[in-house]
Amino acid sequence: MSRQRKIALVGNPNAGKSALFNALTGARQKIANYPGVTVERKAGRMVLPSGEPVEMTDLPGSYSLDPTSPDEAVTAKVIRGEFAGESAPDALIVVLDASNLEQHLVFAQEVIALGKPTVVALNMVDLAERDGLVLDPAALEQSLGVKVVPTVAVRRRGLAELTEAVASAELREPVGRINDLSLVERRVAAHAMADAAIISESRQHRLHSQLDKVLLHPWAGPIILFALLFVVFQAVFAWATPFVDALEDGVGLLSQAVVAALPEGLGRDLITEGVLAGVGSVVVFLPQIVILFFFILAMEASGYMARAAFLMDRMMAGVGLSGRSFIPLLSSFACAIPGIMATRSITDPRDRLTTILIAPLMTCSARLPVYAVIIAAFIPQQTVGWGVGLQGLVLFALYVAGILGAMIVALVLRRSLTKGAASGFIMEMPKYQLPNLKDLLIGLWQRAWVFLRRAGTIIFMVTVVLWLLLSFPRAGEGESQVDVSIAGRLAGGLAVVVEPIGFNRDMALALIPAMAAREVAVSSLATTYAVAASDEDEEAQAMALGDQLKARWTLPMALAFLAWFVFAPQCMSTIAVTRRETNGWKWPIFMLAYLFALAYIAAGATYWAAVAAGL
Ligand SMILES: Nc1nc2c(ncn2[C@@H]2O[C@H](COP(=O)(O)OP(=O)(O)OP(=O)(O)O)[C@@H](O)[C@H]2O)c(=O)[nH]1
Ligand SMILES: [Mg+2]
Repeated sequence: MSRQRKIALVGNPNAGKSALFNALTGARQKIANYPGVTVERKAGRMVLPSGEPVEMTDLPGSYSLDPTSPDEAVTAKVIRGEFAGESAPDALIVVLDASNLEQHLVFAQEVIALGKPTVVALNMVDLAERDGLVLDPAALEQSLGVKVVPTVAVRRRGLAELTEAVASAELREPVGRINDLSLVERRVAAHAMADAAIISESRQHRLHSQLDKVLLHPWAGPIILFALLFVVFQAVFAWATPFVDALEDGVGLLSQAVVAALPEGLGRDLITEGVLAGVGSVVVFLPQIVILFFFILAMEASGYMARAAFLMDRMMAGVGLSGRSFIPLLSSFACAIPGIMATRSITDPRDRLTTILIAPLMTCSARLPVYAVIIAAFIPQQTVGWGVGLQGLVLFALYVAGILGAMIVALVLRRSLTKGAASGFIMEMPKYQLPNLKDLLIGLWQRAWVFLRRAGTIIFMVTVVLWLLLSFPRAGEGESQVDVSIAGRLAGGLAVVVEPIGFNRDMALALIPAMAAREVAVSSLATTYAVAASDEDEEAQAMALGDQLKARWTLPMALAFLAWFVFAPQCMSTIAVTRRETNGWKWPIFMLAYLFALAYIAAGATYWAAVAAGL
C-alpha cells in the first residue's frame, strides 16, 4: 500500500481555513508544534469520496511565500516540501474570503503558480451575499486555471463538492518561476480577476469600494487623514471652550459658597485650595476629553480607523516598524498602559520592544489638561487665516511633536539597540458603517467616567497630600506660606536642576506629584497658587488658574513646560507596566532615562529659542 496522501489548507489569515479544517476532519485532529518553532501544527484525518483516507493539514495564515514571520516561514516551507521531517503536501486547498477577494487573490496566485494539484475554496460567500456581492466561481476558475468551489465553512455548505474536487485535482505545469511575477503584477492581476468575477454588486457595496479608492489612495489618503486629525484638534478647543468656561465658573461659585458657609480655618482651606482649586482644575477639562474621544470612537466605529492604520503602514515601515505597531500606538493616545499591553500582538520581539519604548511618546489623554490649561492661558484666542484657530494649531503641533519624536526614536533604536528587519503587514478592512449613536454614547460615557474616577481617586489623593505639604509648617508673619512649607523647600532643591531650562520653583514643584498622573501637574499648580494667593490680597485669591499662570510665568517658560510634557515619562504606571511586559528593570530604566533626557533637552531648547526670539 502506498503512503497516505496529504492535503494542506493555505490562505490569508482569517480566510476560514481552521473553520474548513474542523468541518472536514471533525474530531479526528492532532495538535502539536512544528519542531524548533512555536508554531502550531494541526493535522487531521479525512476520507475522500473514493474511500481513500488522507491527512489534512491546517497551515498558519500567510500573505506570501516570501515569509516575514515565523508562521509564514512554516507555511512557505511546508508547501514547498522544504520542512525537515515533513513530506510535501500532495494537494492544496487555497481558501479565499469572498468579500476580500482582491486581497486574497494576491497570495492565491503565488500558491497556484507552484503547479501542485490545487482547488480553491471560495469561502464566506454567505457574508459576501449579505453585503450585496454575488460572485461567479466559473469566471474565477477561468482566470486562475483551477477548480473553484463556493463554500460556507461554518454552515458546512459546499464541503462535498470541495472534497470531490480535491480528489480529482491534477498536477499542472508550474507557471514559470514565482519570482517572475512581481507583487505589483500580482496585485494588478488580482484586481482584474476580482472585478471579472463579480456578477452583481449592490449600490452600497460599490459605494464602499469607491470610498476606499479615495480614502486609501496613495497620496490623497494621507492628506485626508491629516486634514481630519487637524479638524479634530481644532474642534477640541473651539467646541469645548464654552463648556470649560461654564465648568470653571461653576467651580468658582462652589468655592465662594464654601467660603461663605464655613468658618475660616485649615478645613476650609483644604476644601477650597486642595479639593476645589486642585481637583476642580482638572475636572473642568472633561469637555475636551469627551470631544477628543468622540472623534476617536467615531473613526473606529465607522471602519475608518483600520484604513488609517493601512495608510500609516508605509510610514511606519520607513522607520523600521510594521503596521502591527499602529493599533498599540493608537491606543496609547488614550493611555500608554493599554497601548503597551496591546503590543503582545506583535510577533517580532524587537518590533515589539521598539513599540513599547516609544508608546509613551504618543500624547495620552492625561496630557490634554496640561496642554489645555497652558495653551488657554498663553496662546491668544485668534485665528491665523482661513478660520484656523491658533490654540488648536498649537495643540495639533504638540501631538505631532510627540509622533515625530516617536518616529525618530524608533529609527534610531531600530539601527542600534533593537536592530533587525521590519516585518510586512497587510490588514483586513472592516466594513464601512454609520456609527451607532447608542454605542458611541456608551463609549463616551465610559471614557468620561475613567477620567472622573481618576480625578476622584489618584488626583484627589495626590493633590490633598501636596496641599498638606504646602500648608505645613505654617508660615509666620510676613513669610510666604509656599516658601516655608515642606513642599516648597523640596521643590527649591529640584529647582536648581530645572533652572537652566527656564523652570521656576512652582513648575519644579508640579513635576514631582505629576509622576503619579500627569493631570496632577495642573492640580498641583492650582493648589500651589491657591495657597500662595491666600497670603496675598483678595484679588489674587479670586484669580482663575489661567490668570495666575499669566501673572507668574513668562511665555518662554510656558512653552518650555509644554515641550517638557511632550516627552517626559511622567507616569509611574507606564514604567511599571513596561517592567512587567519586558520582564525586568533594564528597559523601563532605559525608557525613563531617555525620555527625561529628551524632555530636558526639548524644554531647554524651547525656552532659550523663545527667549532669543524675544517672546
Ligand atoms: N459567516 C461565515 N463565517 C466564517 C466562514 N468561515 C469562517 N468563518 C469565520 O471566520 C472567522 C475566521 O475563521 P478561521 O477559520 O479562524 O480563519 P483562519 O483562516 O483559520 O485564520 P488564521 O488561523 O488566523 O489564519 C471565524 O470566526 C469563523 O467562524 C464562512 O464561510 N462564513
Ligand atoms: Mg486558523
